[in-house]
Amino acid sequence: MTELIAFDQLNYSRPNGKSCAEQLDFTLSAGERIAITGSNGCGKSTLLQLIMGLLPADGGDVRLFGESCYKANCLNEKMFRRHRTRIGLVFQDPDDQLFCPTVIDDVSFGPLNQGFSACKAHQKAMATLNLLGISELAECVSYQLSGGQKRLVALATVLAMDPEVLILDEPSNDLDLENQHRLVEILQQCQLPLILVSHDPQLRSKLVQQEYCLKNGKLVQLTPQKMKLPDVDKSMIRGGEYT
Ligand SMILES: Nc1ncnc2c1ncn2[C@@H]1O[C@H](COP(=O)(O)OP(=O)(O)OP(=O)(O)O)[C@@H](O)[C@H]1O
Repeated sequence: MTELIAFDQLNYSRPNGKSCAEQLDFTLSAGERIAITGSNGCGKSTLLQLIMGLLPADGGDVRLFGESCYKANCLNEKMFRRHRTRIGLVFQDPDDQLFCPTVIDDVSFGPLNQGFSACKAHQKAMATLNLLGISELAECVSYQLSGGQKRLVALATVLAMDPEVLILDEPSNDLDLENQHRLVEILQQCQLPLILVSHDPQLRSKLVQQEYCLKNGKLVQLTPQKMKLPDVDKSMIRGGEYT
């Protein structure tokens, strides 16, 4: 199977001494949807930042789409930059993702950066806001949104770029039931390879085939075999219980 994201003997410790990766090997291949769990502060978000080259590893390698992103133990920014736009990372804190004056500016930013015209970028942004059921927020000031609204807009900024892989850090935090349903439905339908960091077992069971626990810098596989994903449920948005 085609390798999308891989850690090869990765090492990383935070300045406070917390080891988040210790000789860590891991591969996400095409078609795979996995979850990472683990106790607060064990380093899950840190691993996601290492995937994107937002933090320099202490040792080892990160490979994206089969290409090594470290050269002689140094982070190769050029290589990360080549592949970053192919991976959609939604941060745990939406305030890390939203930096433009309005929602439409934030969601158009990625497509504009990818080289789309202003008109096409606006179209893609509006289509994504529609998909998420939040088109009415388009002209709102991003920093004045509620926590749940910010989280949906942060997801929109990533989906608008048509990523090849999704990495989501606690995507259901702050969402009401209707929006949790919508999130699940959209993520089931898009069928992109996925790394999901979530403390919510129900969300994980609906979206991933395999679960890992990060402990002492190692990813321990919790599910011996790939789990069958539930069939895509198109009836669950708008009302109803999140079961
Ligand atoms: N910007 C930072 N600078 C220094 N240390 C940090 C920073 N962000 C996180 N840490 C430290 O890194 C360690 C791992 O944090 P991280 O956010 O990756 O954990 P997590 O597993 O995602 O936790 P949670 O489940 O609470 O979201 C913690 O000890 C944390 O204090």
